[in-house]
Amino acid sequence: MSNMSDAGKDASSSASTCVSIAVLGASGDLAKKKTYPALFKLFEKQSFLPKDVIIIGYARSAMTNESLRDQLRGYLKGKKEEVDAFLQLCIYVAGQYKLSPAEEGAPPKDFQVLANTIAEFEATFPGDCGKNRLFYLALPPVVYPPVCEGIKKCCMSPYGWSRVVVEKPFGKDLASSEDLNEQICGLFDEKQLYRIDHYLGKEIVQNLMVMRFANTFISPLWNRDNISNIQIIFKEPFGTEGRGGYFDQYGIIRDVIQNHLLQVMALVAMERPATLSPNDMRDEKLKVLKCISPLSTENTVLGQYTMGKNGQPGYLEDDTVPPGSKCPTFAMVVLYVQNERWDGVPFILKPWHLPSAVALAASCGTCRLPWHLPSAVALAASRGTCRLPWLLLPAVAHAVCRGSCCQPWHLPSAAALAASRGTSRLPWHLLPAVALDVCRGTCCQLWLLPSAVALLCSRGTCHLPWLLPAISTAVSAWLLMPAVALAVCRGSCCQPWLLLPAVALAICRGSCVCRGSLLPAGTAVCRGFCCQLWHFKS
Ligand SMILES: NC(=O)C1=CN([C@@H]2O[C@H](COP(=O)(O)OP(=O)(O)OC[C@H]3O[C@@H](n4cnc5c(N)ncnc54)[C@H](OP(=O)(O)O)[C@@H]3O)[C@@H](O)[C@H]2O)C=CC1
Ligand SMILES: O=C1O[C@H](COP(=O)(O)O)[C@@H](O)[C@H](O)[C@H]1O
Repeated sequence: MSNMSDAGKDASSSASTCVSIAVLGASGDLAKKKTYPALFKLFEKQSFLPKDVIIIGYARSAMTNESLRDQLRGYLKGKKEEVDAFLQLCIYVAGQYKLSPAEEGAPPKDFQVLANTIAEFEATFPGDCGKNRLFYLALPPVVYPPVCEGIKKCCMSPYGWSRVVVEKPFGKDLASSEDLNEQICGLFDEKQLYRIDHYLGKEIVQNLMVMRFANTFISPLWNRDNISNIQIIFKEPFGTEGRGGYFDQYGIIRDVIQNHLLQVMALVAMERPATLSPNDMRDEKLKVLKCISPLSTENTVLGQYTMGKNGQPGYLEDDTVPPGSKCPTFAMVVLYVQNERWDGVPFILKPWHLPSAVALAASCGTCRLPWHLPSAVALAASRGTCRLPWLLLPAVAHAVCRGSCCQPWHLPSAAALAASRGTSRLPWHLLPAVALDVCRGTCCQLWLLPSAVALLCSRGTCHLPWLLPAISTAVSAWLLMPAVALAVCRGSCCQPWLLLPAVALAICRGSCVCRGSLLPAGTAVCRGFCCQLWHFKS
């Protein structure tokens, strides 16, 4: 077992557990771009990866320990000595995932080799030490059944836990997914199985929950009345690059829509879960998925990238892609969630691989939610003439935008009537003078801000990060939580309220004004369901 010599452990170690991590599919894209770099990060942070660990790459490709390490080196970002130390833990075993038809029924010998390699590593630890084994399937799902069988037959730990991580997509369709589930669940206990969707681990995705449910001004606006459509965009500025063996069997819809983008969509669309427990979260997501009407062909666009103008290979020029493949590398689907909150709002999911120079600048994952503006305001806003701090009802907005609003407000009739009778409980009880100033765009100091903010504002030192070009003064009228507001005013908080970083950034850059992202809180005010957002001078 010459492999072991350079991956062995310090014999004097007295740790009570050791862990063997097998990365199956170690020759592939996921392994080099994500799995090994993630393990390296854990190793770098010392305490996150057990000290007594071995990482065994397993795949069919003919590689040695050294060639695996050379392949991985470029993907591990860190100090050279740390990278080298980590790579010493990494060894490689070549083997098949399934037996050939002629070998059918025989013990899976390559998995026995893997098991022996693990056992040799474990043998260097005292007998009472926990000997744990983790199998990470960085492989196309088509080989999960034989691989899981090989693991079950040959590789389970006799002295510790064994866990199996499987990747998405989990099957190709409902039938194959159910079939796969049945096969794998027949081999392992549920608690030994980890079905992974790495998008759920992304900070920006995890922030969605906080952004939606912890921001009092966002929660009431998050619905069909205020959001015209939702776009979840995934762009990658590179092509398949040798991943045809996996990708061509699945295509872009199964690769990212069915899992990553639907997870994001579910988080955007779902109701607040009863608790943050995984089961409650899952139940809420499931309710959203059940409300999605079947996707129609009219609501689907598919495409495949071709050779770029500057000679970048098209999808069909990738050697690992079968000639003439019709596999989509681009898709746009429009889904509808048929429930009270989202009825009629298109959810546009658009993933693409685009290996061109233009795409290079555009690599991103984005979730856009353009807000509704009533037409007059929108028109004025697009002309840069609208100073309205909130979304007024069209008649009011129109008058204000035209500069012809000498009455404080043109209230829609019912409201006006109620107001004239002194019975109005509308939250926009503005004194005429205030309203007039608002119309003149001079209102910044009129608002009752929590004292610290108000003070800073009056000193002209308030740099709210969401300063929007045309409506900046009015925006400062928002009632910020004092601590947050203070941080914002000091310019020390670029994510003042738990917004998604990308949203916050866009706001800070003032790049999302035209869609009026912040305006709709005013809608809520006008509609009278969120009056406590505003404090007006009495
Ligand atoms: N790439 C990524 O960033 C991510 C990928 N994933 C998931 O990981 C899995 C693997 O993806 P990825 O690494 O990109 O794909 P690859 O095409 O790079 O496949 C990984 C390895 O699997 C083996 N393999 C490829 N195709 C087949 C096949 N048809 N039959 C048997 N073995 C095959 C190859 O190893 P060898 O020939 O040496 O045995 C290959 O190196 C997929 O399920 C994907 O959805 C998940 C998250 C991110
Ligand atoms: O699951 C996948 O995700 C990656 C993109 O992941 P990201 O974290 O870099 O956004 C994608 O390249 C790959 O095709 C897909 O299988």
